[in-house]
Amino acid sequence: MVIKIKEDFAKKMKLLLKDDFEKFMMEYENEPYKALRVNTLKISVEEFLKISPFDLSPVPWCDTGFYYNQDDKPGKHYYHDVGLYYIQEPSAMAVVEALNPMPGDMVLDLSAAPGGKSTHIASKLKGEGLLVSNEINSKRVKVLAENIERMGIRNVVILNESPERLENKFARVFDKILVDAPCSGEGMFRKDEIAINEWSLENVLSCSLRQKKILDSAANMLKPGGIMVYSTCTFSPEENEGVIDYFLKNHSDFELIEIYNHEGFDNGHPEWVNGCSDLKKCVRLWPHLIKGEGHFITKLRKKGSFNDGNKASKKLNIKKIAAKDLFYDFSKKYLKARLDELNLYQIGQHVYYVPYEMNLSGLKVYKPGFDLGQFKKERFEPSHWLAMSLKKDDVNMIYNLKDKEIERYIHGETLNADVDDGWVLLTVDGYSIGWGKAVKGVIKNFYPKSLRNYR
Ligand SMILES: C[S@@+](CC[C@H](N)C(=O)[O-])C[C@H]1O[C@@H](n2cnc3c(N)ncnc32)[C@H](O)[C@@H]1O
Repeated sequence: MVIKIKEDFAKKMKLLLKDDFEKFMMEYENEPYKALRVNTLKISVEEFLKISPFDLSPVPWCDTGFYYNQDDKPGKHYYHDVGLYYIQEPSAMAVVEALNPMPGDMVLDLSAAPGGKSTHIASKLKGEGLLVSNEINSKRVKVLAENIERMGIRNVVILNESPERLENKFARVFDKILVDAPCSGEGMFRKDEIAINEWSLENVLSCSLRQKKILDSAANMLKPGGIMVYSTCTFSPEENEGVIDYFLKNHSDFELIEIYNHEGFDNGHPEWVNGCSDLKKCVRLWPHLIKGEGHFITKLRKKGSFNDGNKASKKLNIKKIAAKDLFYDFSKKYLKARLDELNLYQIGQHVYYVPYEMNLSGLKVYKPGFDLGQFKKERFEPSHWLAMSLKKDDVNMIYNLKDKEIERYIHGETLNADVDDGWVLLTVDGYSIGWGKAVKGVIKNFYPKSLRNYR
């Protein structure tokens, strides 16, 4: 692997790293480490390790994270399609470990696409509480939604907004906020050639201005006593300690708190920005010190105590579902899981589940909740998202695809099988991959066209 580093960047790193600079530069000759994170919403780590076709070794700072070999291609395996894991850069896994969301928390992921950290947050929420997953970029929000769907996450709202507009709507609403900020990406040079080409000193400074603005907005949305994590995948002090130093000077109601320091993690460097000594509580991950790319993580606490009066009300005024009998008919006939007891409402032809009432009016909403399906021609058609969130014991009819049938299904072909007429959940080794609808032994394919692939 040959990586051409820009001269200005190398000069800057030499000044910062001094004796460690050579070791840092030598790392560019090695391949980046590759890892996956088990989706514990679908399978326990123990079960996954029993069926994993890959040779895995643990990522020390994340108990659901595992390195795989360079030759393995887990992105092409069916277990990826069924959402048993998310392929994620190992250092990135340390971010949500630092945030430590707990079941029941209201969590905002402010810059979420493609969804590595949102899906990690959701697995820690275990279906309880709410994840508001926001992405400003309208193309990237689609990819985010696909990943949330594949991982079968139910307690989520997906927004396509700017931090400033969210700030006006959600003052002091969230228990935990993640700001995984857009940055100059210096820590990803081994993985992302575009980051190398786009790098410049000017861009570093413009990123740092944007990061300060984003953090200012995020601060207002956190409850007193709440936790906010700020992270980047870049090395420049201007985007890291410099941003946090600015933030603390302008938000005296926040304090830095320690992050568990795994072997090989470095602390923050206040001396690089002439900042307060507390900045040592930040954490830096360097590719020459750990098995992962470059990252910076800060954990902040808003002083004061929780005021649950601000918590969004769990009781929903369930909007009347005009065609609700159709959904309930579907549910009674095909589902063992009692989804009809959830907080359901209808927008247009779609039926959604939303665990907490939130006022989303005036916002660009990509998905107002978990989309269960839609009414089409006087019938309820279940969504792929619903299929991905169901376990085999949640439904009355499953058909486990065998060998070539898996490939045929994800290519969009119809299948022949001896099953009763009606909706059938198709599975791979017992894990749902999508819907089929059987009529007289022929299963019509409902795998989304956008996901069909021909590997
Ligand atoms: C580092 S990436 C997020 C990665 C994501 N958290 C994950 O783990 O998959 C930063 C994101 O910030 C978004 N972004 C760009 N400008 C932004 C802004 N002004 N405010 C908020 N987010 C922004 C980018 O579109 C990008 O998706």
